Amino acid sequence: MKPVVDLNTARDRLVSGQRWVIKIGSALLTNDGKGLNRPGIQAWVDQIAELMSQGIEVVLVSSGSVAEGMSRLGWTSRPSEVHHLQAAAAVGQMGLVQAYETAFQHHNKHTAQILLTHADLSNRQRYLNARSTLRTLIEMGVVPIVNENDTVITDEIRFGDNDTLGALVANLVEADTLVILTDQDGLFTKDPRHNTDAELITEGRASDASFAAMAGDAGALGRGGMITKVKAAVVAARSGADTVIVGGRIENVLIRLRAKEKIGTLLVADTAPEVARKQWIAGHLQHCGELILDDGAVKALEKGGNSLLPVGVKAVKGIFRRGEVVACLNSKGKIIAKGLINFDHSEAQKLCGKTSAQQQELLGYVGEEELIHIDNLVVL
Ligand SMILES: Nc1ncnc2c1ncn2[C@@H]1O[C@H](COP(=O)(O)OP(=O)(O)O)[C@@H](O)[C@H]1O
Ligand SMILES: N[C@@H](CCC(=O)OP(=O)(O)O)C(=O)O
Repeated sequence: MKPVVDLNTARDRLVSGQRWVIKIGSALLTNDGKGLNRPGIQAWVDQIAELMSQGIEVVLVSSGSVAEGMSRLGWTSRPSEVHHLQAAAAVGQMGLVQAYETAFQHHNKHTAQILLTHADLSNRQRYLNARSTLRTLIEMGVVPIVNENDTVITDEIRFGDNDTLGALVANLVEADTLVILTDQDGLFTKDPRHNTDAELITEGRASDASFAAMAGDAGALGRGGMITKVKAAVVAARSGADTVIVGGRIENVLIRLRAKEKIGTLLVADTAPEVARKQWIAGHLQHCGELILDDGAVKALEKGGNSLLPVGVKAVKGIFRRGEVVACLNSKGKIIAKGLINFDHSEAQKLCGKTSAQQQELLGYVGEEELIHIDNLVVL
């Protein structure tokens, strides 16, 4: 198959992308275990504010809670017991969000704390809830600051490193770009901490398996090392996001990336974002329910660019939960589209044929206006 992206022009995509997830790792955020790197935080926040003024929407994924907690509690070495790590994370998360809130206040921007676990992203309903909260915050110009919810996780289900979490958030919000800021200038052919002849990779494809062999473990402060960053690029590419692994200490790093300067390692996604999402939805061959549409709704979907509103649905069949895949049928019984539904079957039945204005009265609350949002809809 012919790659969709020419590596020579791949950096152009950093200029056109409108939504970035930026992950800042422990290796950068922590001052050798002496608490948070506040001047560093202010410098990245200044750049993020500049990007936002250029119209880029930003979601931040930030590590640093354990290190800040240790510093606040006066602990000099990282504990190994999970409950101590969880306690440190709970204390430190306060400082972490305070640091971002203060830094963003200089730009009159609000921040929001989002703590996620593996279960939140693997369960479709919680996935959709997290997604709609993040989207709403983005629309409001608030900067979400995401970290793992360390308090409630056990070893088996923890992300552990925030690279994986960053990639899943990039999938969740359908970002164009995942930027991973770390303490090295990018991905090198070998770990530069131990090999003076290591060379920086400037561009590659996320799908190129040879990169995993070059990537090694973490330094003293980080958790995942380079291997989790290379794997994160593969996960981000599933929804079409490119990944840049780059040194957070490079002056004006984010602004220079946006200006296509050849810094860091760009790992491009080989699948276009829309195609990736549609593959994902279309891949759910088993649908849990069916919506019979009226002719107007069929036309609106076939024309493209439209979400499915309850008013265009004549009947709802099957048992399904919010976030599951349902099929949309025309009056002859032919499946014309599939999508992830925003309501469960009993709610969908109540809403069927009704206008959005009637939601409060029918359900007792106001949810999404659409039964299936255009982003979650594939017309077949
Ligand atoms: N091939 C490689 N290229 C660059 N860095 C590498 C490589 N292999 C291992 N590393 C190590 O990965 C570390 C960054 O990962 P990590 O410590 O987890 O940081 P972070 O907290 O930013 O996620 C670097 O300090 C580096 O020593
Ligand atoms: N969630 C934890 C740690 C995650 C972590 O250190 O990850 P990473 O920055 O990818 O090495 C914290 O905030 O301290």
